[in-house]
Amino acid sequence: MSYVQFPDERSLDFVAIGRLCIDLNANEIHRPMEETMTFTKYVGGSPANITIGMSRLGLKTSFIGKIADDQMGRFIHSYLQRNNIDTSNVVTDHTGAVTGLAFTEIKSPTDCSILMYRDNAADLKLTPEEVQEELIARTKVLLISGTALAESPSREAVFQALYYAKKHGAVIVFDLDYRPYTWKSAEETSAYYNLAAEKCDMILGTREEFDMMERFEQNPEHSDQVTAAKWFDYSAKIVIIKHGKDGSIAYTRDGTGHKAKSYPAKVVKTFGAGDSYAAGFLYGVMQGWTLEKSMEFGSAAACIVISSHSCSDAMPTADQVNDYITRCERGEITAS
Ligand SMILES: Nc1ncnc2c1ncn2[C@@H]1O[C@H](COP(=O)(O)OP(=O)(O)O)[C@@H](O)[C@H]1O
Ligand SMILES: O=C(O)C[C@@H](O)[C@H](O)C(=O)COP(=O)(O)O
Repeated sequence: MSYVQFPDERSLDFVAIGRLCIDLNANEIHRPMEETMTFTKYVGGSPANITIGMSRLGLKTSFIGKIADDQMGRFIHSYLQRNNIDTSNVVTDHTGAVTGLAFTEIKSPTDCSILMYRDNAADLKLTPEEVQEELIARTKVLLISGTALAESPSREAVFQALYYAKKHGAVIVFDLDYRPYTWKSAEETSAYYNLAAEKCDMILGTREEFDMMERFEQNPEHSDQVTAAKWFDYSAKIVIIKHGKDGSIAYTRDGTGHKAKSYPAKVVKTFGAGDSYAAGFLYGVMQGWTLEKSMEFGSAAACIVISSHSCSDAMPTADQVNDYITRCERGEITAS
């Protein structure tokens, strides 16, 4: 059964709008950041990672974003192009804004954190006028990510993109991607998240991210079902609540909760799970697979990324995901 109808006859499968950044992942793992001396540079930013994932899976992708006019910005631009991602709506900032940096600390496979440098970040300077309607008119899916709502003018750029996506019938996906340090107050955060979520066909987030939107008022029990039900009064057809290594649950409008198994992984670090899960899941749904099969594919993609050092570079191809699932089924992979 298909819960979401994708428009056909579009030249692009997937467009994301938002953050293009740099991840600097600790080389010396199992130690705190204070004692980490060297880092490896990768393209990062949650929506960028998801787009790279979709491209590796063989979909036609494009990105709407803003990069700094510096070496890091040029590195990001050329990485996207090498990964077959259309960059015609990746705009260069000329105000002196800089590339956002995410330093990662890998203390243990379960204790990881991210230190973000995001003052005057170029990605938040994207303006509504810079969003190309023609590009959104050509895509089956538009993905927005919550961090781009944190500041103007990027906030208005996202709402402009949402308007175009609605106008042209693209399926809209919201990855909540909540990064507290980007926001000024709980009230502001919740207000903009809720305003955007009303317009989206699929919403993906962790339990903690939905708690932030609900501000504990509407759902004191933190019930996934209550969380999902609210959005079916608006545009949502699928709401997914992610629970780390305990897997995820997808609710559909008929009130059914779809669960899928997650796979074991030899975890190097926890971050990147959500981005690879999103890419794998959306790929599956776009192939017309069941929600369960799509979720399993997303879970296996997540395992591959959390078993690797990077997020973007480690995004798997479909063959790699299928091979991982086969190896798990044969008992060749066990949890760390
Ligand atoms: N330690 C783990 N082992 C196996 N799978 C995991 C693990 N952590 C996450 N996953 C998979 O990745 C998905 C998304 O992870 P989660 O941590 O909930 O998202 P986020 O990275 O956005 O916080 C989970 O639903 C699960 O399928
Ligand atoms: O999103 C960022 O700016 C940083 C990412 O590139 C980073 O690696 C990460 O945190 C991935 O997020 P997750 O998939 O939600 O764990």
